[in-house]
Amino acid sequence: MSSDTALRADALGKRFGLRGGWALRDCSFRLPAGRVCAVVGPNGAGKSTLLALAAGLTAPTEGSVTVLGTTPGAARPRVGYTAQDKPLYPQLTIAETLRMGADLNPGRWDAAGAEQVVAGGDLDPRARVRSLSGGQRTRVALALALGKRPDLLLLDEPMADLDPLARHELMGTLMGQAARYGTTIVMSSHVVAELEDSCDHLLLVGGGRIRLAGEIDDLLAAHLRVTGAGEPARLEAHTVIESRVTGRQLTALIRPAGPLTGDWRTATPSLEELVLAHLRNPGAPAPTPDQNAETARNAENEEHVA
Ligand SMILES: Nc1ncnc2c1ncn2[C@@H]1O[C@H](COP(=O)(O)OP(=O)(O)OP(=O)(O)O)[C@@H](O)[C@H]1O
Repeated sequence: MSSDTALRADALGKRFGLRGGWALRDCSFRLPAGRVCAVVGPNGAGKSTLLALAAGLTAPTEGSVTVLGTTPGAARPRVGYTAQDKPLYPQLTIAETLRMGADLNPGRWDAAGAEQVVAGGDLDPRARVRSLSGGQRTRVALALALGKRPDLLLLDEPMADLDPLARHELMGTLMGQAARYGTTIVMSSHVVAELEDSCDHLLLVGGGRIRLAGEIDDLLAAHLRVTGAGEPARLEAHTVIESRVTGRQLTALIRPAGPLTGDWRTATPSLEELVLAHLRNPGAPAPTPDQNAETARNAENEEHVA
């Protein structure tokens, strides 16, 4: 794998226990280095499983995952991981927790960066972790992960229990880290609208499968929201992800396979519209990466012609 790939899955699958169902199955994707990638999907879709596989905390049942060009175990010193439940040692103080981060990451530890994350929450470094609120613990966990100055940061719902101001501030810190050091960030979240401005890559997981994967701009350019009094049959030449008729008005999210015929108003969907439409319609076929790139190229050419 070339070094410009941060994360790659090949027919990756995970089953918990011999008789358990598949938490993740037949997942293949490539995440280029330097991207900020959103992992979205419903509860139980397999997002945490995917992140745990990438972090090397659990082994694949089938297929493989390659992290920074090597195995998850070998990549671990260059990977920061924050689990969904943000495990920390409750008896340690914040200062002791950060010192532990420094001891575990000799030569890499960014003490000033980690302390800045803690200071942003007005936390007393002498406070014990067990005395902190859920959101305050998240802040300390993020300080640990960021202080490692990783090449790849895997964050499982990092913003879930943060207040809106803390979310805004810490998202800014994450984006700053990505811009300054080229860190690849992979973060799962349920708040899709919040990801649109920060993320440039999407992995949509549903029912243990990858439903959509690619650059967000390409995925959005490959889809259209169409509205009009047209007949649903006129959209048959295209891939219809979702359609709804209200009175005489038809609204649909489609992946066009060529020019539209008929009188339609069209718009590029938002990321949230795209994700919701795919989640509501799990049978909708996923585009191939080639299709995404092709549609984005066509859109670019049209812009140039215009
Ligand atoms: N340790 C485990 N043992 C058995 N089953 C598990 C285990 N971890 C996850 N699963 C199962 O694997 C599936 C995927 O779970 P996972 O936690 O990856 O989903 P998720 O997308 O992160 O969900 P959420 O949004 O609720 O956090 C679920 O059906 C879950 O019950």
